[in-house]
Amino acid sequence: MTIARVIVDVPSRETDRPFDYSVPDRLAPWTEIGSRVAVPFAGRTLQGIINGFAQESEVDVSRLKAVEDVLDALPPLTPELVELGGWISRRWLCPLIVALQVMLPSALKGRTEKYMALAEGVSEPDLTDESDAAIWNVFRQGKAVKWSALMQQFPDRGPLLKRWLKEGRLTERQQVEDRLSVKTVLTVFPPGEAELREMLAGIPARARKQREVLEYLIARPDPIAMADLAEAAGTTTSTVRALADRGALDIREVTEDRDPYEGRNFPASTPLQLTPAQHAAMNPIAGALKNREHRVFLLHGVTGSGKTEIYLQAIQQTLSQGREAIVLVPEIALTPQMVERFKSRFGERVAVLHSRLSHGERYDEWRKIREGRAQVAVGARSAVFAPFGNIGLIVIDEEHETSYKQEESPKYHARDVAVERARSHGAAVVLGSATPSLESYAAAHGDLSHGGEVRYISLPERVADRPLPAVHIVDMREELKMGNRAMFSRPLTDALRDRLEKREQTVLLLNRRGYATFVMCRSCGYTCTCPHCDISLTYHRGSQNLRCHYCGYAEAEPKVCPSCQSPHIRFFGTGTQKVEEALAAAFPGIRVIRMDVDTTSEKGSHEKWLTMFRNQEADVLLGTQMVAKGLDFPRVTLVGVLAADAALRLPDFRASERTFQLLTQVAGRAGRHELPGEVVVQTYDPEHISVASVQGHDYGGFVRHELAVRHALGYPPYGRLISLTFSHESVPMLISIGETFAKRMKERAHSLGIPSAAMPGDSEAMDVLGPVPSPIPRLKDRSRFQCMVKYRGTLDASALTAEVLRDMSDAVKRSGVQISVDVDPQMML
Ligand SMILES: Nc1ncnc2c1ncn2[C@@H]1O[C@H](COP(=O)(O)OP(=O)(O)OP(=O)(O)O)[C@@H](O)[C@H]1O
Ligand SMILES: [Zn+2]
Ligand SMILES: [Zn+2]
Repeated sequence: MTIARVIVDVPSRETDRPFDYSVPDRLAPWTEIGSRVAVPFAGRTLQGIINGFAQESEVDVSRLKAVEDVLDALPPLTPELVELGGWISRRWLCPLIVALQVMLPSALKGRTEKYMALAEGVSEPDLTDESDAAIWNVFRQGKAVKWSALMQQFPDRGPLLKRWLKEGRLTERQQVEDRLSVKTVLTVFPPGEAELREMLAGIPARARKQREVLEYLIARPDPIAMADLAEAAGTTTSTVRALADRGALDIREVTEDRDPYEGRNFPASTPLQLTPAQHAAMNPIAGALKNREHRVFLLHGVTGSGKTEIYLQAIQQTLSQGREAIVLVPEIALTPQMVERFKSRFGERVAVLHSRLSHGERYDEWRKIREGRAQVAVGARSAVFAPFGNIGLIVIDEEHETSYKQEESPKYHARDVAVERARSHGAAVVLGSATPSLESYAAAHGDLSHGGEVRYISLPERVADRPLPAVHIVDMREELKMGNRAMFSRPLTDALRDRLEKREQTVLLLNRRGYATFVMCRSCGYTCTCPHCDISLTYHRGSQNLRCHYCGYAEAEPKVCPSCQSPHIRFFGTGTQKVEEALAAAFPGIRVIRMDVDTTSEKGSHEKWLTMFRNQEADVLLGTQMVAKGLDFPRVTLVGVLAADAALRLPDFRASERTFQLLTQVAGRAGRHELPGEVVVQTYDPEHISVASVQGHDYGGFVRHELAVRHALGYPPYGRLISLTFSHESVPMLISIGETFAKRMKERAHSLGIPSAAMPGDSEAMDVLGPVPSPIPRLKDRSRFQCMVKYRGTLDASALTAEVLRDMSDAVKRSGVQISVDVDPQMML
């Protein structure tokens, strides 16, 4: 007997192991490692993934339950991906099912549907009222009825149905169903011409419409969608059906891909002649591909240095070897412009995966990959799981981007996953960036605490000798001293006016969405905060209320200060809307496109704004982070940054790095083509290394300074972190669990002989900080404390953490404390 080991869809620590099921003979041909199955579990039918097979089970074979169904003809996961799931669950401490689920397109995250039907041979019950009779009638038709549909139709009849179930009048059955199925089209398959003519002869002249359909098919004997055929023959689908009923035509359901780019054509592009610098950069990558070696490259190229062309040519080479390629780009940079560059080079072979597609569209793109119809996957973070079987190359563009780390479980980093997958495929990885993360930079310079060998490739200049833009730093304190209280400094105002006259374009970046959009009392300093989360409430102009971005709490804008009754309470600081108004006031007639979370929530709006800007229907593109990345517009010659230092004060050791990266990226949007560019950066902190280094495009200077700081403090890339957040309504409960954790971790380290603080010569050290209140001390009425495991060396602190948590699991369960673990956290908030 074949026994399948199944990981069931219950994301908890207790069920985080395979369960054994027998495989009935009828299903045996369809079950493989990676198959999705429906299995009975704790009285329900659940979805699960086959993780392996066995000949024997620890469970008594007679008590073994059977797999109920196999949900896909082709397993959605390959054995390699199932194994990768195991690696992810160990690396980032999550249940295996969570790691496997993240690899499935959302359309396949099946849910259990309950069906009810009349039991056999039942008699009619006493039907006291009308709606009882109505429900009984539904069942009397003999078919199984979906529970959710029933509840919609008869919302208050739940108890009645339950009684009928108990009385044995109804039976219940569960089934796992996908959120949606593939799109199918009824298609007519005509027989050969001779048969069609024969049929035509047999149809009486008065059935004129049927004759017309046949005549149409004789002229064009290809399969055609039924609706299209009816329309072309000037009739309705019932005529076509009538012919099918006579046995003349074959009508079948054919799956059809929803093409998210339908109606768009991408002009074909051919490889550019590489510049000597690009050529030198390409060489080692081409060598690794040719030899099918697993190698990781860091391609450090300034903005506009032609990194994308290198990706394209490396992909070309990969495809010509019959292998596949994955390209990851940050979600925010996954603009139509970026997609177009890949589509126009590789056409139909490209599948695009990003969150702005509908579930169905994403599923269709995913199927192209799984069924071998696409060889290049371009997408955001989760595209790293593209179900290819023979990967030759994985490119990660803007590798420093924080969006490659998923903030909910599984809290994986796509960069690490890419390297792990590439290792098992013998594939090359290219990490590209103008501002590499300190982790990758250090790894490429042999200065690493984790990760393998990384080869450093540099492209220090822009293509075609185009200069990097000149950067002016403007000290806003000086502006104030000179009597300028406006949002725009004089140099920025002058530069803007100049561009308007020359009909050139400007990109304006407002650092951070909702920067200081809090409400503050100018008399006493009171700020409005969320009563559940201890977070400043954000002012929303549209609805004129204050909202909490964490829990959704909302309240009306106060007219007087709740604390001192002063009327001088008002919303403070600058949001994109305010900048837009200030622009309109300062430059009458100026055409501004504002891009922020509010203006881009609608599907396709992103594309719409960027196309308008490209077509020069606006003078200024104003926005948050999303205007900083990946855009390549020839007429942009000015970039302005308002409030460069806005994020420098966040309690996060990466704040400097993030700021430097953002400023450098946005500066790189200027002067990318014939026209030279200029950048104006407004700041209250011009000496800060993150701001000052942008002026000379001095990545090297910034990195040396920042690495020294990290080294001194033992932060990544020299040390590593695991952060644990404990949450509960009661603070003493939290502290007690947090302290137990810290104490046990320290005991473990001690017994393993690992020192708590690394002396200069020590190769290993581990310390546990906290518990202390989290940067967000309260969220949704739960208090939060955190512990930070800080360590260096090769010790497996994740495994140690997992062990300690396992030992504590009973106590944790009893206390009701929730623990969330983040290995290698990117966000310290
Ligand atoms: N070999 C080449 N010959 C001519 N033009 C090139 C060549 N390589 C790239 N370009 C052009 O140079 C410009 C910048 O290139 P690209 O966008 O690839 O740079 P990048 O390094 O990816 O930039 P960023 O990191 O800022 O997005 C593009 O307009 C591109 O078409
Ligand atoms: Zn006040
Ligand atoms: Zn809140």
